[in-house]
Amino acid sequence: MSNVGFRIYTKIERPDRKLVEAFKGLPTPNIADNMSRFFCVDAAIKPMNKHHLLGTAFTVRSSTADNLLFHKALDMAQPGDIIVVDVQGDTINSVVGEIMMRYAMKRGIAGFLVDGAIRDFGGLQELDFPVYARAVTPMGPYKDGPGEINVPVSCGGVVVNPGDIIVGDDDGVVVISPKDAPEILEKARATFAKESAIFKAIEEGTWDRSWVDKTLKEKGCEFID
Ligand SMILES: O=C([O-])CC(=O)C(=O)O
Ligand SMILES: [Mg+2]
Repeated sequence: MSNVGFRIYTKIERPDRKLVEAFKGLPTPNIADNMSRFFCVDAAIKPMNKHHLLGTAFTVRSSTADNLLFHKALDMAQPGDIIVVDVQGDTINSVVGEIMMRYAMKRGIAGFLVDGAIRDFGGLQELDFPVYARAVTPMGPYKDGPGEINVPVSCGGVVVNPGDIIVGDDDGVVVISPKDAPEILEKARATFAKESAIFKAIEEGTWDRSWVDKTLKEKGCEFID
């Protein structure tokens, strides 16, 4: 017998901390461009304060309007984990607020990524703790379940597995599978360096723009006077 929809998996595999930390400061677009432009969560999920997100996913699937399992996750997640909460995008009730944020901070949890709503937005602005979510509402949650912990969840249209690397900044959130992470890291660093060189070339007036007309010609674009 298994209580489908009301289960907690206690063990997850986390990638090496050094690999996770290596993504620090790399812009999410530079990462996403090296994952064929997939694995970006829905643009409606936004940073709720100025802090960037970096850590490993500790996942929660929750019934809408309920945070019993999210509360349980607060006590189970390890320092460096990001609690990723799937409430199916529901924004009628918030599932987290300042009390939970402060407790998570105290436990060394690295942030929250919520496919749903939060509350206590003003209090969050004072906290050094990243929270990304879809909406803000004062309407609070119930605490009855059901829900599941450490199962694959859906967050802003992206499947997030426990242990995935989560990177969030002003542009949004990308989800990286640990097995692909070393290669993506290397490529994202190269993209960052290439874009820095473009910025420099723009300043110096030497940026080669010939590719635009070349591409238009290849595609058969017609110019009409
Ligand atoms: O009531 C709740 O569980 C959510 C909340 O507002 C808080 O954590 O401050
Ligand atoms: Mg509150």
